Amino acid sequence: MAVTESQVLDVLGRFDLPDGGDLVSRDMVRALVVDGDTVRFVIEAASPQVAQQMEPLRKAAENAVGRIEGVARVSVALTAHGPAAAPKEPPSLKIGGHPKPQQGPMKVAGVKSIIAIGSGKGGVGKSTVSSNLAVALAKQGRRVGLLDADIYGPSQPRMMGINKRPASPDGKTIIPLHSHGVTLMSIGFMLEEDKAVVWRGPMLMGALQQMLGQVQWGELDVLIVDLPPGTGDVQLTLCQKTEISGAIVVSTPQDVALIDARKAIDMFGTLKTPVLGLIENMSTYVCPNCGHEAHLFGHGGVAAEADKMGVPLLGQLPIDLDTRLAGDGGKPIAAGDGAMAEAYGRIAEGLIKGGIA
Ligand SMILES: Nc1ncnc2c1ncn2[C@@H]1O[C@H](COP(=O)(O)OP(=O)(O)OP(=O)(O)O)[C@@H](O)[C@H]1O
Repeated sequence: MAVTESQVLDVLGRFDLPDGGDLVSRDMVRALVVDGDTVRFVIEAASPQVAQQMEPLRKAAENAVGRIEGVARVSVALTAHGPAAAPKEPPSLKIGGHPKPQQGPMKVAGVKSIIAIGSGKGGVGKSTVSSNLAVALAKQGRRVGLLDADIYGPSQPRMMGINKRPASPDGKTIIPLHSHGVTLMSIGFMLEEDKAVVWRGPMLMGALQQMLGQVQWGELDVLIVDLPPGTGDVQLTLCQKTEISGAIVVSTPQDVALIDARKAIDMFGTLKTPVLGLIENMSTYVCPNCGHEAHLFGHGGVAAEADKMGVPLLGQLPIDLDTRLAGDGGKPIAAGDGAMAEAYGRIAEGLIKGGIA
């Protein structure tokens, strides 16, 4: 039987906190994603000091969720808001040290345009859209970079079919990797596997700025940044500290996803980051046998939302088994031919024509 989010929340709701309530009732469980037999979520503490004390609880929660029938892998990260006692280097971010966070918005040398891809909710296909859009833009002759800044679950190494540590010949600069015509860097390349990471605001800022500033991106027409889901520190840091062209928000047509997508759009608005548009993912399901079209997650929700918020709807992508298999196999569907590759091609073309990529 498939594992569900509510099963996970049931288990987490049993973790009482010393100062009252439990992990769920105190709204500390964030970015929960159940992907087959894999569960990922974030426990968000009120401060870095509290986060440090919560490590035993994080471990216990990870073990308890791992005992749910059907769960094979669990990854739980701890994050904290608020000022840290002392900015430290991220635990395993070793290449090239820790640059001082900058004051004004930073330009990335050689990069003409930066597009952030966000979502309100996890699991809506933001990383899939990021990799495919990057590949589709590269196929149309653009010089494209892809930065995987999803600290909670960096998936671009898997989706782009590459998983080796980037070289750093002088200990300062980082040489990015290349796959399917795209220049690639992932925060996943810089973390030690199976190690819990307590991310604090200043660490995130350092890690992001390191990946933007120390990676030898070369001359790029566009750099796609795959953000973590939600509206947290990474989004804030990127939008406030870097000159970015705008953000694209990915959502499924479900009401719950749309509510969160609206929050993401509001956040970009508050940060004065232009929202370039919405992409509806998993919009319909077309039966491969009989051709019947079903709207599993509702119909027309994202188009209506885009209309209401006054932002363009950049594309609608159906549920497609081959898209998932291609992503899991490290060769994004946009790298081949066929209807899905064409759909991504049309979105890429729109961005190029709009002068954004
Ligand atoms: N259009 C689609 N059709 C079928 N499967 C899809 C589609 N888009 C994404 N998926 C699959 O859904 C799962 C979640 O997608 P993905 O990891 O891209 O989402 P995400 O929003 O980036 O999630 P996270 O927040 O965990 O990073 C993956 O297994 C992916 O292959």
